[in-house]
Amino acid sequence: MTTPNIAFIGAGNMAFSIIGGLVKQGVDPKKIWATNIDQSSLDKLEQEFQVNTTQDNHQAIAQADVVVLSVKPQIMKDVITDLSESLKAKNPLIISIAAGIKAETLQEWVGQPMAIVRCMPNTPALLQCGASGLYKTPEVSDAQAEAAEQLMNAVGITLWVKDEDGIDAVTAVSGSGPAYYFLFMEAMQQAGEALGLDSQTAKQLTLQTALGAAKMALESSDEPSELRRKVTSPGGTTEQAINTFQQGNLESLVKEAMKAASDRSKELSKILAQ
Ligand SMILES: NC(=O)C1=CN([C@@H]2O[C@H](COP(=O)(O)OP(=O)(O)OC[C@H]3O[C@@H](n4cnc5c(N)ncnc54)[C@H](OP(=O)(O)O)[C@@H]3O)[C@@H](O)[C@H]2O)C=CC1
Ligand SMILES: O=C(O)[C@@H]1CCC=N1
Repeated sequence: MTTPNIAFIGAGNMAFSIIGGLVKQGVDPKKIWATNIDQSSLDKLEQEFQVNTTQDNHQAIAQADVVVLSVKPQIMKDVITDLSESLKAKNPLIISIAAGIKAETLQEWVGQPMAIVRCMPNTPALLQCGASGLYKTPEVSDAQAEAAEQLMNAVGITLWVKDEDGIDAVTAVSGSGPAYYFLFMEAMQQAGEALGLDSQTAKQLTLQTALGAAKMALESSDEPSELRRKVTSPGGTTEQAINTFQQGNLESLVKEAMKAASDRSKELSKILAQ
């Protein structure tokens, strides 16, 4: 792809994953600027990925065609208010990866309508295995939308949502999703140990099983429910485990958990808009 100059404002965990994914994908690191208030985070980024770094957000924006806002939602207002003049002067495409901040709110903080793409990525972007949901404001041109899509496609799959509310759902599914699978892996490893396996054996078997199951679900023409059926011999061992999960209402617990994530995204939108 023709890479625009990209500035990541607040290069922490998520930006690190996207930057790492982009560089591993062959994007010229000199096209990337990363900022942070913490110099040691910037040193790490520079060492690992040879990107440009600065503690000065204004300096990074002055170079940028695309500005990725990647600070925590709770400090976004202060950061944008401080950057308002630089953003208006440069008028870049803004990609906000913050959970729960509406595009309209971001525009209010900048002080004028801007081309904004809201993106909800996830940390597997580091391995080019990310999954991102995108939403664009009417100010975003076709070329800018394509640039945002290409950028995130370099680190995984991207899907557009038509309504901004869709981003709350994406946050609950794929933004927060890696943590659900990690929790399940932790639980399986602990259960394997409780059944007598040593820690390393329980871990390796758990992780390889997660990888194998994900690859099968992605590559097979069968639905996950059918793949599950094929593992579950009538009267066998899997059936006992699945029955136990269902008696514990796993499905409704998952629904409840993901609704809580989506509700929190909506709640943040209201709290942070003030
Ligand atoms: N982590 C994830 O899996 C995902 C996160 N997101 C979103 O990504 C955003 C970032 O999350 P995450 O990476 O986890 O958070 P982090 O706290 O790891 O990253 C934010 C970074 O910004 C730095 N920072 C704080 N103030 C400023 C400032 N004024 N200028 C420049 N940098 C600053 C922070 O430094 P310090 O720590 O010293 O304050 C921190 O290193 C959030 O809005 C979140 O909603 C979206 C999808 C997934
Ligand atoms: O937990 C959070 O708020 C962020 C957004 C999605 C993943 N991490």
